Amino acid sequence: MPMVPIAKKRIKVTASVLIVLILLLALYRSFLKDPTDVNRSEANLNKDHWAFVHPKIMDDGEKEGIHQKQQKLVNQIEQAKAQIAILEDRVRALEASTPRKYPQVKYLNYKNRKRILITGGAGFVGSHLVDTLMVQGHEVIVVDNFFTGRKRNVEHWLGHENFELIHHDIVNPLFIEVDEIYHLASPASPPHYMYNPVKTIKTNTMGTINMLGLAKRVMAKVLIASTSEVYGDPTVHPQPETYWGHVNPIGPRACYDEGKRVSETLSYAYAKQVLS
Ligand SMILES: O=C(O)[C@H]1O[C@H](OP(=O)(O)OP(=O)(O)OC[C@H]2O[C@@H](n3ccc(=O)[nH]c3=O)[C@H](O)[C@@H]2O)[C@H](O)[C@@H](O)[C@@H]1O
Repeated sequence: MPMVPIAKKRIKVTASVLIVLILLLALYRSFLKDPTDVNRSEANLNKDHWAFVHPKIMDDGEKEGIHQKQQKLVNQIEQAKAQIAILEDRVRALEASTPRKYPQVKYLNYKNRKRILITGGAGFVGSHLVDTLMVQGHEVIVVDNFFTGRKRNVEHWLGHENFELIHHDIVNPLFIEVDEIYHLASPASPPHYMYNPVKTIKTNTMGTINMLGLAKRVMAKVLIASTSEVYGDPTVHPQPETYWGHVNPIGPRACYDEGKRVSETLSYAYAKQVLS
């Protein structure tokens, strides 16, 4: 029967066309699907995140809930900050009460122990003098305006019963009781003393007068630090004490040179008047 294969063939073709049509229809429907369906299902998984990305869809209740959560977090942070501040205070108090390790100092009895003032004691020369006198067992008071000196130069003595650090500018008077004074406060290098020449002159004149006045009042021994720059541009090398120098009172370095010269002159004048 020749008709049978032809009918079978038609059925096969029709079935194939139908399958292709069904596939095409399925594909078409998947394209038409609402893309927010996916987001909605994600939103159900993580509602907060969804609300954050799409705030418009939040109702008032949800907004209120989020606001309350934020407020709670802010309160917790504030409480944590307050607790940290309390803990910091406790750490500071503990540090202050814990005995520190200091370099070994000699014990001096009342008769031999001196109260010594060092101006400029946070500087290079001054801080080494502080170490020497502390180790010898004296009471040391450092006065410094920290223009060039640094606290860290003497920090290893901070808190020691024989040591005191005073932030003070010696152009202003100072009233304390001491046995000896080492007056070193002065800018010492050209960029520092030329930075403010008038202040350099004040430190070496008014500052020295204040220290000599204090020494006179409490009958303290005093040492004044001078400099080889008092000889100016010397023509004699090395300079003996008898040499008077070759100086320029109006040159760029005069604020320091002349300041120190006045300092020396003042020392001699005080010594002559007070000790005679
Ligand atoms: O002969 C020198 O060359 C100098 O040696 C030292 O100076 P030095 O230790 O080398 O210099 P710094 O380390 O700068 O010390 C000077 C100290 O004086 C202090 N200072 C300076 C200026 C001032 O107005 N007040 C004051 O207390 C500074 O802060 C610093 O601690 C002496 O301290 C100076 O007086 C001296 O002129």
